[in-house]
Amino acid sequence: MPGDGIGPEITEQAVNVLKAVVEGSDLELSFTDGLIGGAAFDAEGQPFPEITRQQANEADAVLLGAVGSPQYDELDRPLRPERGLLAIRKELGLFANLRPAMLYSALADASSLKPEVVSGLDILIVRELTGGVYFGQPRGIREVDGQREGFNTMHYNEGEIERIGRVAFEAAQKRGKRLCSVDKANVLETSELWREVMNRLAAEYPDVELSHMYVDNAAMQLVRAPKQFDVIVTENLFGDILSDQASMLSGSIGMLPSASLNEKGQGLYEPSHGSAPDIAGQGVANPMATILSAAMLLRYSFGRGDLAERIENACVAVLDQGLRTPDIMQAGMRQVSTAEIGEAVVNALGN
Ligand SMILES: NC(=O)C1=CN([C@@H]2O[C@H](COP(=O)(O)OP(=O)(O)OC[C@H]3O[C@@H](n4cnc5c(N)ncnc54)[C@H](O)[C@@H]3O)[C@@H](O)[C@H]2O)C=CC1
Ligand SMILES: CC(C)CC(=O)C(=O)O
Ligand SMILES: [Mg+2]
Repeated sequence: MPGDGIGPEITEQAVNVLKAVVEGSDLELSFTDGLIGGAAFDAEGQPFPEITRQQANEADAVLLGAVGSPQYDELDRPLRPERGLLAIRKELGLFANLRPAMLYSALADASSLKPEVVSGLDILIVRELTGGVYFGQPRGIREVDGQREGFNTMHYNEGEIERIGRVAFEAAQKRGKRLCSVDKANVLETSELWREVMNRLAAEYPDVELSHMYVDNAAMQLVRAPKQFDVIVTENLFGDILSDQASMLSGSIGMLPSASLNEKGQGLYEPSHGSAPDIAGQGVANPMATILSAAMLLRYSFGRGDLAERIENACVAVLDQGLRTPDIMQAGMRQVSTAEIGEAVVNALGN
């Protein structure tokens, strides 16, 4: 589902990489194109049409570009591209959003932080994706005391917190065994409950060291000393913001992939960034985040960590060759297009 803006350019490269890596392997993938976001609104009058809903439910995995474009900003909210993205996440129950942020050594100087602060960085943000203020009812704009008032609702029940907590504890068990739960428990009741549930779960994962941090401090610590973190677990809105922030530790938002998983093993894979209308159609978008999301697709939806690693190694090789899109351009490197990065990754797969 390419979506809008740079979506078609970057998914084209990721699909080429996927096709190349499965060629000659014992995995067969069949691909179907789907409409979502503004592209779906133009064709079907809805950002998440029924046909897309069916395709999503039938697929083992969805690879998505991005949605949104200023031309849709005047539409009624339920028709806007972003609602299509929220709708597919809700439809598939994709509550667990994994956003790994790591700094590849070739990009040590591309990060906006000093190399010693970020070198070797490898953190995982586990973001709750189907609850919180993005979905809470009631919501809207109403008339109160003679003026318009916008309102949104944030709620989380214990079950929602527990299931994302388990994903995060299990991820931490497989990594550095440190989990930081980020909330705003000094102000919000949703966060108070969040912290209580995380503390309760901790007893079941004695090998994981659980800590808590308020989100404002976490935003500061992420740029002060990001390597203090191993796994971060947080709610939808905080995770959205903190993961964009963490992407800059990796050199560019164009480097940050994501996997969104449900309880049945289905997944949706997309870069963490948006549709970048400011650079759409110019062939300059970095496709690495989408290509790395395709690697996550093979790992999580098809159990093929071996093929995922081949893609990840090919991305490292391309960076080591000095090929760069403008967002990660450094002195002495060669600036190339979106398509050239995709082709270089295919060539580096070593089929
Ligand atoms: N998952 C999704 O589909 C998301 C959609 N959006 C939508 O995208 C549209 C634009 O939103 P923005 O706030 O501008 O966020 P954005 O992530 O699209 O862009 C922010 C900045 O990062 C740059 N950028 C993003 N991806 C890049 C890439 N692969 N290579 C190089 N540079 C890249 C853009 O050029 C821009 O300067 C809006 O309609 C928004 O609602 C925003 C975030 C996520
Ligand atoms: C429509 C937004 C919630 C998308 C976004 O910013 C994200 O998921 O990172
Ligand atoms: Mg976001």
